Amino acid sequence: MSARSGAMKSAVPPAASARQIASSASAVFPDPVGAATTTLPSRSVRAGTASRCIRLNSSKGKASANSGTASATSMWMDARRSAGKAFPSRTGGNGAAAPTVFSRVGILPRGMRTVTLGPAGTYSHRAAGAVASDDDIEFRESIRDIVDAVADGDAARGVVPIENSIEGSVTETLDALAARDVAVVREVITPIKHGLLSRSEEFDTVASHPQALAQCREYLDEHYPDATIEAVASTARGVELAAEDPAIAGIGHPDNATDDLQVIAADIQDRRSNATRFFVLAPPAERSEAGGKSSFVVYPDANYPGLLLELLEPFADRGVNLTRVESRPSGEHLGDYVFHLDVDGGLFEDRTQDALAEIEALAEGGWVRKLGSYDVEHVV
Ligand SMILES: O=C(O)C(=O)C[C@]1(C(=O)O)C=C[C@@H](O)C=C1
Repeated sequence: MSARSGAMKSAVPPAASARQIASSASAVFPDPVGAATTTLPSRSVRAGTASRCIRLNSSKGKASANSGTASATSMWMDARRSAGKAFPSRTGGNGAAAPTVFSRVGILPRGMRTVTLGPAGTYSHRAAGAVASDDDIEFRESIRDIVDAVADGDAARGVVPIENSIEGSVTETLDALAARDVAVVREVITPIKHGLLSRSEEFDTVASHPQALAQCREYLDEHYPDATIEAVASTARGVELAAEDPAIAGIGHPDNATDDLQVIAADIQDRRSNATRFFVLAPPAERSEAGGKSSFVVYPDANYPGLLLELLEPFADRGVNLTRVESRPSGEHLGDYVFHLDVDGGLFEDRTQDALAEIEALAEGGWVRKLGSYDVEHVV
């Protein structure tokens, strides 16, 4: 069985043009979590991606104490202030003289539905614990279902894996972000430490998500070369199968262990520093220009020597660091690609906007989707 179902079959144009997105982006405000208010300092703060660290309470996946800054948000406020622009607020006032903002990070107010990959106990579930109370988290069986739920307004937030330090991009997420119009409002990075869970040491099958199986490939080849490898929709689904059948072992977070389902081996990922980035998705109206990083999906609908170079140069020319470049087949025909770009720069910055304008001109026969600007949190 393949857990990577629902892959995009064609280059789907975005629901709104890049220009429409640009105008709506300037009218919205960062993630309205309302969990805490922060009075911004009047001084400028250092450039760079805002980063904070949250500790989760074991298997419940709840976020607890946190620290850190909102430097990129503050920079956005400073940029608006110096450009003479108002500060949009949820209360409807222009707020120009009162730079008090709702924190972009933290737990959403109760009752706002967050969807992520289930069943309970996945790494996505743990990452979603940094975003929502456990009671407000609902599970979907595929990444495409999560992106659809957010795009269709059925959920306030979606939490999806985007990239792993060992296995690379989560292609189902890339394809869903090219197919549906959603905003990225936060990035959550969490360490991935896999356990091998089984009711018995005599299992003959290892079941898990393809990403998890790939992250433990060397371990499995060395210790269980004869085991049947079964790809399932999530790590927690593999653990469920292991709980039902002693002939199966699951690879997943060790917090899924019970009295009957033991951790036979811990830390079995092929690199100690295994980590996965998750995107927190919101409806397109919540797309923000505030944040230290930005993501774009570009479909140039063109193919000539040097095209990719031309798409990257506008960022290099302005000193905007590219943190990820990924090409995915458009599905239209062989050799036709959709490009996914992450940059260390916020859309509130002129250099990012200017580079983007050049890219939009290069892709005028296709489309450019601005996923938005966001800050990074490390959850352990
Ligand atoms: O199956 C899970 O537990 C997931 O949350 C999915 C997923 C992924 O797709 O990368 C998330 C983190 C780990 O890298 C392994 C699997």
